[in-house]
Amino acid sequence: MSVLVVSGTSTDVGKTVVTAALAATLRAAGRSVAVCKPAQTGEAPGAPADLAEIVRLSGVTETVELARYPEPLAPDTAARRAGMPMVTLAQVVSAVRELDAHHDVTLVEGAGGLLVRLGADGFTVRDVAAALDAPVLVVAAPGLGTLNHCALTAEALATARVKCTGFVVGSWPQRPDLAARCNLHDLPAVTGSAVVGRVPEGVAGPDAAGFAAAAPTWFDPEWLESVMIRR
Ligand SMILES: Nc1ncnc2c1ncn2[C@@H]1O[C@H](COP(=O)(O)OP(=O)(O)OP(=O)(O)O)[C@@H](O)[C@H]1O
Ligand SMILES: C[C@H](N)[C@H](N)CCCCCC(=O)O
Ligand SMILES: [Mg+2]
Repeated sequence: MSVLVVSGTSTDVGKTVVTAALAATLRAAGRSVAVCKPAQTGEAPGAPADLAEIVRLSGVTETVELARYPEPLAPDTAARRAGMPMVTLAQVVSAVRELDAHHDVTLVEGAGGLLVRLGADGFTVRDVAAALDAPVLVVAAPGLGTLNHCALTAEALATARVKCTGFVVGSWPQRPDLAARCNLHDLPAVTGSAVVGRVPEGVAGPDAAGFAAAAPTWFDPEWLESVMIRR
């Protein structure tokens, strides 16, 4: 029974793809996995969104989405503009605890970066991690600019005394440029946490079976072990 919050340095960095890769990896290791997306924006009711992509790529069967707002905005902004109720921190904590009670690992994917407001009273995915005493995995872009984004995210986690379990590059280029190659070396010093995975670019296509089969090779095995044995 363990909860891992998957956040990122921003939107579109590959949180959903990394969550799917991790779910596939844990399932291949015989663990039961659930995934919660507290608030989904930018999709119409019933349309396939992040959880559907995770199901497609990983084969996970247990997923929970607590709120959905059609405009592609931060959840609290989208809720306000749509005149729809905002999800609350208590609802998220309760839903994740329920999943955690019945699964080996529960993954929680935020929306956008760490401090994006998910709902009522401006709570963020950092608050979710703090309330659940869960570590945060940070998904990051590979190239120029990511050192600063990762350092800011690490600092925001440390300020709230939330554990950063590591960084994963969401889409690692086939031909990494100079900045991407240097970033791999510099990220641990800049953030105080290790780079614990790299998902190669282009892998989230139609071949879901190929994705799931290759996923375990994208993460550091020792780090994976720590995820599987926590609690
Ligand atoms: N390693 C990868 N291989 C193939 N496609 C990728 C990879 N990483 C990201 N993408 C693509 O980039 C886009 C953004 O990725 P993703 O949806 O995972 O971002 P996100 O961080 O989850 O964004 P959001 O904040 O909206 O949840 C998607 O179209 C996704 O398929
Ligand atoms: C719609 C998009 N794909 C995300 N789910 C929402 C990202 C909100 C980002 C807000 C911000 O940081 O400015
Ligand atoms: Mg996503």
